[in-house]
Formats: sequence, C-alpha cells, structure tokens
Amino acid sequence: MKPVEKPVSCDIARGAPAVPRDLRLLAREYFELTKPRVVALIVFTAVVGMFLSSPSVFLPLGPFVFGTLGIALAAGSAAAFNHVLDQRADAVMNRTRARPLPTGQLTAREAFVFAVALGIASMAILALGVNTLTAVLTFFSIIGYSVIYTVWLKHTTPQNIVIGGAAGAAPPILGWTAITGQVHPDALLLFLIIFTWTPPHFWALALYRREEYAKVRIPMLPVTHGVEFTKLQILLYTILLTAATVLPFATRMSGWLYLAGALALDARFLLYAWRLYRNYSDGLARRTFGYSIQYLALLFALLLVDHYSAQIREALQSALY
Ligand code: HEM
Ligand SMILES: CC(C)=CCC/C(C)=C/CC/C(C)=C/COP(=O)(O)OP(=O)(O)O
Repeated sequence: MKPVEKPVSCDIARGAPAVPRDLRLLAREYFELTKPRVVALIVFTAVVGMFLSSPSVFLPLGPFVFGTLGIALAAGSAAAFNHVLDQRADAVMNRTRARPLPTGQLTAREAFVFAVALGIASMAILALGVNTLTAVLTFFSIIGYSVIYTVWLKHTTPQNIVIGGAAGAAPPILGWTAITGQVHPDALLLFLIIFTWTPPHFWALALYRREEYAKVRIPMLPVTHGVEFTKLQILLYTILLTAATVLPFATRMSGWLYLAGALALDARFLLYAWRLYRNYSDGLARRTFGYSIQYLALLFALLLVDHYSAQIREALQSALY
C-alpha cells in the first residue's frame, strides 16, 4: 500500500486551499490531476494507432503533432474532471486520499477550471489542427469517461468499467482518424483489444482494494458479486482478450512477429488469471494488475515494430553491410 505523505484536509466543502502555495508544488499538483502515467499509456496507444494507419514512417507532421497534443490534453482534462467529480470518495480511500483535492492542495474550483481549460485547448487544437471527426470523437470520449463513467456508471452498476472502458479504448481510433480522417475496421480491432483488456486490468486492482470500494459504497464487481465471481470474470475476459489479440494477425493487419509476441504476452496473462482463479491472494492480484500495464504497453509496441518490420530490417541491413 502506498504511504500517504500529505496531510489530509477537510476543506473540500469550503473550497479554500489548506496549505501555503509554492509555485513548483502547485504545478506538480495540477500535473497530478491529469493522471500522467495513465495518460502516457493512453497517448502511446493513440500514437500507435496513427502509425498503423499509414504504410509510411513519415506521418503528416501537423496531424501527428496536433493530434498527439490534442488527445493528450483531452485525456488529461477527462482525468481532472474525474478528480473533481469523485473528490468525496477519493478523500476516503487510502489509495486516493493523498490526491490534490482531498489534501486541499488545490480547490475544486481550481481543478474544475483547469479541466475545462485543458478540454477547450484540446478541442481547439483538434478541430483547427487535425479534423472535425477526431475532435467530435474525442469530445465524446471526454464525456464518456468524466460524466457517463465517473458520475453515473461508477456509482450505479458493477458493469461500470466494462461500459466505461469504451472511453479508455477509444484513443487508437482517435489516432487513426487524426491521420486519415476515417474510422477504419483495423482501428476497431485496436479498440476491441483495449476494451477486452480493461476488465482484467481493473478487476485485478478492485480485488485487492475491495474493502476500500465497499467502504465508499462504490459497486465494483468484487464488492457486489464477491471474489470468486470476479476471479472467474477476469479469467474469461483474459481468454476473450487473447482471442481479440489474434485478430490483427487473422485480418493480415499484423504479421508473424506480432503474433508470436502477442501469444507470449497472452500466455503470461492467462497464467496470472489462472493462478488467481485457483489460488487467490492479494499479492498475486497486485502483481496481475502490474502485469496488465506492462502487457498493454508491450502489445502496442509489438504492433508498431511489426508494422515497420520490413523498414527496420532494411535499415539494420544497410547499417551492417
Ligand atoms: C474504465 C477503464 C479503466 C479503469 C476503471 C482503470 C482503473 C485504474 C486504476 C483504479 C488505477 C490505479 C491508479 C492508482 O494507482 O491510483 C489504474 C492504473 C493505471 N491504468 Fe487504468 N483503468 C482503466 C483504463 C485504462 C486505460 C485505457 C489505460 C491505458 C491505455 C490505463 C492505464 C493505466 C496505467 C498506466 C496505470 C498505472 C498508473 C500509475 O502507475 O500510477 N488504464 N487504472
Ligand atoms: C481521449 C480520452 C478523453 C480518454 C479518456 C480516457 C481516460 C482518461 C481514461 C482513464 C481511465 C482510468 C484511470 C479510469 C479509472 O477511473 P476511476 O475513477 O475508477 O479511478 P480512480 O479511483 O483512480 O480515480
């Protein structure tokens, strides 16, 4: 469990900052509002979507730069809205109580203004520098995560993260449309991979954090349906994920290099899910959650390397001979 380093303030309702402000610290708190590590992986999946949409390594510079920036700002905006809208539950759970709003480092008003500013900047950059389709789809992703998931689904149904997962799975589509202006079926495969990955990713964490979720009455699957059922769902979704990861090879979007690497990653994920199912421990659930993140990063890196394998081989050959 992460140690809580910051003092916890009760100033949420009054909206006043509880501690003196230092500009560097303040910048760090704002940065923290964007969930930077999550957003980094989200942006990576979007960038992979961009490269996979084109046979050339050289993407049109404007859509590439503005697309990446716009998607990153949108994801950061959605994350900041999530901090504002979930501040009461965040103040109670150990994992989240050191966040900028529960500690009083930032007020809800400051976080809200920041979220709106990032959202507007993202929309302006995407609409003016990329294309309308990407701006519109990104707008729906922001609403999907910050309103539909955070305000509604998260607090009403244990299927919250399955349905809400669509927003987190959208970025490869956004990357693809940023470059081509079209939603291609191959982009939907990338969406499907993240969509089926989200339940094992999140439920592994929800298992070892189940008491905290119960404390704040958030109906996550282990709280409403218990550990046994959640372990089974993780296993079933990991099997579904394995099937989804074969599709890029089956449709010839990706080649043998991708298939071999993806199956190796899948085998390890399935092993984690199987061991969790047979012999549960909080420690194993924590390691499964950690692996889920490595898994997605490596899988998307594989898609990219496989896509340019011919160019990489040629470059290596000309460097060697
Ligand atoms: C509905 C969908 C999702 C849910 C409910 C979810 C939930 C979570 C939670 C609760 C954490 C722990 C954060 C913490 O340590 O405080 C986490 C971490 C993480 N998630 Fe997800 N996640 C989802 C989708 C995604 C997506 C789409 C990505 C990337 C493509 C992603 C990448 C990550 C990463 C990289 C971390 C580690 C962050 C860190 O080290 O601080 N997640 N996720
Ligand atoms: C392009 C675009 C707008 C994408 C938005 C996608 C986005 C920011 C997804 C975040 C996924 C995530 C960390 C969910 C956890 O929320 P939670 O509230 O369950 O977790 P918490 O308890 O850690 O806050």
